[in-house]
Amino acid sequence: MTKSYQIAVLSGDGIGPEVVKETIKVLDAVSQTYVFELHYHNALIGAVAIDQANEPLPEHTIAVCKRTDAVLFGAIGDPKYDNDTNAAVRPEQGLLALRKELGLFANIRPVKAYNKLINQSPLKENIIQNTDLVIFRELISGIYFGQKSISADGRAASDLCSYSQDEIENIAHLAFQAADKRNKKLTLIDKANVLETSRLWRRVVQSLAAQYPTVEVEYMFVDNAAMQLILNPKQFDVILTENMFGDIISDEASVIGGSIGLLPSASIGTHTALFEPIHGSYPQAKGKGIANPIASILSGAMMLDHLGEHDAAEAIRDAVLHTINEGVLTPDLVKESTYSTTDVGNKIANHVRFRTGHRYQDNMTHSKSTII
Ligand SMILES: NC(=O)c1ccc[n+]([C@@H]2O[C@H](COP(=O)([O-])OP(=O)(O)OC[C@H]3O[C@@H](n4cnc5c(N)ncnc54)[C@H](O)[C@@H]3O)[C@@H](O)[C@H]2O)c1
Ligand SMILES: CC(C)[C@H](C(=O)O)[C@@H](O)C(=O)O
Ligand SMILES: [Mg+2]
Repeated sequence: MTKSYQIAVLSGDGIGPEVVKETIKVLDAVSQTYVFELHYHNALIGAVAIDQANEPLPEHTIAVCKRTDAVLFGAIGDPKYDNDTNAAVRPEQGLLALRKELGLFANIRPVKAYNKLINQSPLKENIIQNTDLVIFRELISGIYFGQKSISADGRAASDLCSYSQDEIENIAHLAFQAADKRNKKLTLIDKANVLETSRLWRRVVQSLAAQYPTVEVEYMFVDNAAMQLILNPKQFDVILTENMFGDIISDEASVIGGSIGLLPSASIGTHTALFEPIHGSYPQAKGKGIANPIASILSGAMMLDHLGEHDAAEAIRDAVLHTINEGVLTPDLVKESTYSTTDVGNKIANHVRFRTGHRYQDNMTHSKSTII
């Protein structure tokens, strides 16, 4: 019997629907080649959900996500909320509530430098060449989810940052396991010289390290890490960090690859998993056909890995590499490019469809593909 998977599709706002459309095109192409079925179930989230259902995360959306095998997510966010600091309800609340509701505690963000794009990065070639790292970002705790308050006169505000040992252990185990399978180095990024929560992270990681004797553990303060990431990114293999530091350093790390439009992510939970590009809704690009769909398409590949369709996932990554090497790229990577979001999606889908069974060989020396 043909295997079939139910996929919740939450396209969201801005360029979300445009990049998700190309991802589904590529997923459909690969599912035909590798003979499995994907059934898509659309649901609302973000600003479109506020517009159509008066809330950023309708109950129906949660229900769809809980009864499907995986969630494909585009992006949320709209300038009309970004610039209204008094908005009672915001699109981002939808994404945060969904992550919490689905228990998506580990957000995995692989970063690598493609040889063909080495000159698209503002960083020097010898610094970034062969960079291959992965960020494990804690996703459902820390300052994002702590108690918030604002004083009656509106002149003071606070966001509580708190972590429990269990929350840290859950993601730390995943990060240690990934490091063990990769280059056997784990860097905990924290601010243990100042923050009590960071000192808890360090204690927990120190206590787990004995269970992973093959993994070298390094500790780095986040301010130094922000600098080291662009001074010498090759020193990193697996980065483990808390929610907000992970958010910030992953956007910074995207500069290594040449565009944030290349970086996928997987959010892993106890019952389900969600796959989304690390970028946002890029509202300035909405409807213009200039958004890079590769981050979303590679998130689709991570989704197939999660579903156990590893050959199909690898076929997508090969097709992306092929497309990059041919220079079929959106303007974020090639300034004068006339290739649109759809052109890039079509090219990747065609490569997948006509793939002969031979892995495409890049002329670069990096040792691993994007997955953990
Ligand atoms: N996971 C998410 O849904 C998510 C993530 C980040 C930001 N947001 C939201 O998105 C909105 C815009 O936020 P922002 O401008 O800070 O971040 P953004 O990631 O949307 O865009 C920042 C810049 O990155 C580039 N960029 C982003 N995606 C790209 C793509 N696919 N192709 C080419 N270039 C791309 C553009 O130069 C853009 O100006 C806000 O409302 C924010 O809250 C949502
Ligand atoms: C939109 C926002 C809530 C989100 C985050 O901070 O987690 C985004 O920046 C991301 O990286 O997914
Ligand atoms: Mg972010």
